[in-house]
Amino acid sequence: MSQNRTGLEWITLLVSLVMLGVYILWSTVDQKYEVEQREQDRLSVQARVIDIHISQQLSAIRHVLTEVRERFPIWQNQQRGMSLANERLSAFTSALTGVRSLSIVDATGFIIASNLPSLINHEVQDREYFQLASAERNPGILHISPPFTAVTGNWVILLSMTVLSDEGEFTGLVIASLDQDRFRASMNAVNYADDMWSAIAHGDGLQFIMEPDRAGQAGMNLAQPGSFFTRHVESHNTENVLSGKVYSTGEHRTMALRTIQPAELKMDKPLVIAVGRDSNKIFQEWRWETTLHITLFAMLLFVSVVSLMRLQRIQREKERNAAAATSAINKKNSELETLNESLRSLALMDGLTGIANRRHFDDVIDKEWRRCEREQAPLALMMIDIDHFKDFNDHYGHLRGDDSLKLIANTISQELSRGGDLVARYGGEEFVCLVPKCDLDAANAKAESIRLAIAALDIPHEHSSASPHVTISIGLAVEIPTSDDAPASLTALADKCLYRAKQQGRNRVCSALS
Ligand SMILES: Nc1nc2c(ncn2[C@@H]2O[C@H](COP(=O)(O)OP(=O)(O)OP(=O)(O)O)[C@@H](O)[C@H]2O)c(=O)[nH]1
Repeated sequence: MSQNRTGLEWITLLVSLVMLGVYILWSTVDQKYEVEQREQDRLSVQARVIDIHISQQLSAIRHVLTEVRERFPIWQNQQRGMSLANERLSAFTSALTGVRSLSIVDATGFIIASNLPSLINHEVQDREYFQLASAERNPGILHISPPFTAVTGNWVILLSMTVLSDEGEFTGLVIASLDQDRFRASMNAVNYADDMWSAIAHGDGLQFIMEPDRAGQAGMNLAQPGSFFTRHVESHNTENVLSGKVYSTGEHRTMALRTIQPAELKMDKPLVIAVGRDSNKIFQEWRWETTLHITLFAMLLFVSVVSLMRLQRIQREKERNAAAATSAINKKNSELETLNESLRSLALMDGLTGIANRRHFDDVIDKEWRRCEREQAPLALMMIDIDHFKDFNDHYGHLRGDDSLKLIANTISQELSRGGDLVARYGGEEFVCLVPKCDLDAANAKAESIRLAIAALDIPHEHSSASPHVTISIGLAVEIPTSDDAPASLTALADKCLYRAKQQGRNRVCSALS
């Protein structure tokens, strides 16, 4: 497998995984933002619901306090006026949700009428709300007191309005205490999750209620540096959604805070409501999904890397096997080629002497004929015959005859070792030599040299009439080939010359030029 392809596969996998990773990261961040946004919207809505509910209650209370204030002088001038007042106050209290007590305080600070008989004649002169109202003497203001423990033992916020005489003298207060339990019910209704709580604080920072209730929360001063309350108040926004650590509980929460102070109620202090959830719980599901996505991605990463490594290993193995098979085939082909080559040369070789055979000679003479014809060069042909070889065989035996044939063939070959020369066994004890580009004189010299070389072998031949050792006769023909002629004419001429050499006593060269 090529390095390029392996690299490309890894790059493709890597790019795909990076793209998938980026997508998962992006969608995870996007989901977190969505969860956060959705939760903030829900908390905001819940805070608004509480705001509407409390504002309606405060409006109703203000309306009743105004009504009581207007009737106060009438009741004062009536016989049994205060009894009538008590009855009316009881009736109003029953009609109002969220009010525990309705009372009238005279200019000296004594409660002179109330829906709760236990409060009548109770002195409130020392209370901050009384002192404030008697000092300010502003009948339009709805005073909202910080929460405190009332004489009834209840933790209350007091709403009060100043009563002035026609002459503008301070004649008392009409007061209403808020019923914590009634508020709790409406706050509880907006809590939609187990980890959720909502709270109401006075505008100065004292906590009035937390729902669900927790020990130590009521009365805690929230106006601390960096607290949700302080951040909200300092922002001067009616509504905020904030995240962070809650001062009063130490929890990490997301909170919607809202200031309740409708302009038409002319409240001297606002109420601040807070609705919040545990931040960890908000993102619990998102965290689970993120963990799942990361786990799945890690598994995918592992599986794809391992799979690609395995795939590439299998591919490499396949390619190695294919290469080995190809190499084996190539080796076999080469062996076959060598075999064919040796078969081809065997087919063109004489089995006994190892030189070219008649068939090879026939092929070569045709080619050399045409070549010399093209080049107009002389082509020399020698026909060589061992003298009285029959007698040699008869006397020395056929095996010695074979040995002599081999030795003579080898000697002739050594004499004609030029590139284009060819020595072939023509048949029996006859040899032919083809010598291209060789004129008659040179060819004669060559033939004579061959004859002498054979004689020099000094192979004994007692029964030869020509010599006491083995000799040869050579018929030499030389011709510049033409298209009118054929190789056979050269062969025939050489044969004639050989015949002549034999006739003339053997052991000689006879030649002719065509
Ligand atoms: N040992 C051996 N002898 C061979 C072979 N081929 C041919 N001969 C012999 O060569 C001899 C040729 O004899 P002839 O054609 O009568 O000619 P010669 O005896 O050489 O007489 P001249 O050619 O007239 O000198 C025969 O006896 C063949 O048997 C061979 O392969 N081995």
